Amino acid sequence: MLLAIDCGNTNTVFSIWDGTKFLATWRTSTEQQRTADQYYVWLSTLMQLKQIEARITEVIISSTVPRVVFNLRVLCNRYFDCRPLVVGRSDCALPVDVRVDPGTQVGPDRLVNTAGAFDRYGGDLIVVDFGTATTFDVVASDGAYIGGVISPGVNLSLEALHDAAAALPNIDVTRPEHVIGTNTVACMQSGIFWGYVSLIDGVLARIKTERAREMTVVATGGLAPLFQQGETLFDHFEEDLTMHGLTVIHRYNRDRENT
Ligand SMILES: Nc1ncnc2c1ncn2[C@@H]1O[C@H](COP(=O)(O)OP(=O)(O)O)[C@@H](O)[C@H]1O
Ligand SMILES: CC(C)(COP(=O)(O)O)[C@@H](O)C(=O)NCCC(=O)O
Ligand SMILES: [K+]
Repeated sequence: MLLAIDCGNTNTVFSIWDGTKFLATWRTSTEQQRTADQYYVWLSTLMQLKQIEARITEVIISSTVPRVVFNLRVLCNRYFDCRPLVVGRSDCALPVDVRVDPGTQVGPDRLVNTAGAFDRYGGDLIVVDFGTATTFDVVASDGAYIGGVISPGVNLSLEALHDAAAALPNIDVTRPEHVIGTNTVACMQSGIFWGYVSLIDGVLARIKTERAREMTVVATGGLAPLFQQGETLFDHFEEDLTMHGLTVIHRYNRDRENT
């Protein structure tokens, strides 16, 4: 059984893949101090609660936070008796090319999204991922990652407003009916929600113009459905895109080993 781990700057997601479907998915906050033993206690408790008796024999990790990889490796060695595949490391092959400036360390989550979206839709694509940052990944017709856009994440922008301005409260993002707010919270919600809709719309249009071709837009991340509401920003929403990409990369490496 495969354990796929997607570690973002805010949350870390664990999914168990039985070769055809995900048996379970769990989320925990990303913390650099968490030890292998802590991961294991947390994970094995959840597996017991869901009555999953699967024996984990393989692990694949994507992490935008390099420091957590050490303890995740210890988790694999100590409790699953395996060496994990770590996306972005030289011993983890990618089914897609990466065509960017030499020396660029592309976020592994973006490479995983590229592999997952290309597997489901083929090229040309734009993947929008609503994480700590909102990223746009541009995928060529042959599946190569050819660059993209990094914008501040929705919640990061809200936190920045609250932190920098004494009179602005801490609020959650929601979709306001009107653009013109008639109180402080409504003004902030409008700035974030409609500002973000315009950012997404504008960046997608500019990428398509720059590439001068039709492109399929795939969105992922917890906040994507909120922005899709009543709008037609994306062609598809894929909740499990990063996890799917991890299974694609894992299968690609296993098949290479066997040939
Ligand atoms: N369904 C959701 N509704 C509201 N906020 C969400 C949802 N899913 C994630 N978030 C928030 O979006 C931000 C990014 O989270 P996440 O996608 O887990 O980021 P990362 O992959 O960078 O760790 C966080 O502030 C998180 O709390
Ligand atoms: C852009 C990111 C911070 C997004 O991370 P996330 O929001 O998923 O936590 C991450 O992909 C990253 O650290 N990238 C490295 C730079 C690059 O992709 O070019
Ligand atoms: K992410």
